[in-house]
Amino acid sequence: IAMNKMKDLSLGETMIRTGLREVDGVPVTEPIASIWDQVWKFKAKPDDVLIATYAKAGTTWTQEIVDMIQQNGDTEKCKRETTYKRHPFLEWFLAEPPSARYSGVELAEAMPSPRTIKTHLPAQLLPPSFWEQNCKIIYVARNAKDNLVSYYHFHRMNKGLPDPGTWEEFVEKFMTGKVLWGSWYDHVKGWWKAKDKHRILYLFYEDMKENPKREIQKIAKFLEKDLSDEVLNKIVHSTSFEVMKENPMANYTKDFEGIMDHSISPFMRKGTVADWKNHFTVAQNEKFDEDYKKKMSDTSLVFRMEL
Ligand SMILES: Nc1ncnc2c1ncn2[C@@H]1O[C@H](COP(=O)(O)O)[C@@H](OP(=O)(O)O)[C@H]1O
Ligand SMILES: O=[N+]([O-])c1ccc(OS(=O)(=O)O)cc1
Repeated sequence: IAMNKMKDLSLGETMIRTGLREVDGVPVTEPIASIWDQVWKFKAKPDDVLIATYAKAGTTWTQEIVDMIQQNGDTEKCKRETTYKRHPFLEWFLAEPPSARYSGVELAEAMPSPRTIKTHLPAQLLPPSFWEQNCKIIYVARNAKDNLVSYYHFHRMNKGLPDPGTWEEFVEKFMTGKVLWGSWYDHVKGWWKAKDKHRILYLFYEDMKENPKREIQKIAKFLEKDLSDEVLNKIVHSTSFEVMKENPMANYTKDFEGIMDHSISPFMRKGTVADWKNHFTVAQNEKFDEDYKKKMSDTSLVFRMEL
């Protein structure tokens, strides 16, 4: 596979970008496709908590909130490790470099319970053991346009992902679902449906921005944690965009060195709602809206594109 052709581990520029391969019609990276059997057979435990999102919907933010709740607002405990190491990323696998050699499955298996696990898999590709064990699942969704903008910049700075091409090309790929983890539309709708049958707390990035305290309380209640107002306020503060951007244990500057280039676009980029207005042309926006209406006509899901 392409990733194995990387020559010099210290020089990011020499890293060859991965291509995509489909698993049951959903594009994933070549390394992920190569270990798919392992992912599918993953054995979840009843006390696992799963944070599921389409990539760039607010995963890292939610991970920090969940960890802060679990640690009763102890910021020092939350700095015990980076986001990536605190919460195994279920399906993730990079064949190289050695710093990221372990697959998410291996990291999860090595971790003592209770575990909090992260995934970007669409509901139909979630390993069946999560449903069988009735694990608590927190799903976070973000409006399509902001999610797309964030994903585009993330592809530019992250050499572990395919080359995004131009902005125009990436918009087209996003609309047709020809991107890593597949169609955003199918992802948010699939998890929305799954919520009727399973223990899923379905949240929205826009609600979290509008009133973080309210949404953090929802998560705490779902996790059956009673928090004092003082602890809650502390969590609101330490999980704000401004504080997380400066937190090396939460801003991805300590992992994926040589893979992520924050000088191209920082992981903690803007953290706002409606940045899409700075990216879409009027024509692009019209085309996107028309297509969006069709793709979202068969769901009761409603997103806010601005606050
Ligand atoms: N505490 C926080 N508050 C608001 N947005 C946050 C945040 N932490 C991260 N983000 C934003 O969430 C997106 C990353 O999502 P993920 O963690 O799923 O990869 C980025 O969006 P932008 O690129 O729009 O800035 C990032 O800036
Ligand atoms: O390629 N990575 O290193 C990588 C990919 C996705 C990712 O998850 S996300 O939530 O930031 O999209 C984190 C790291």
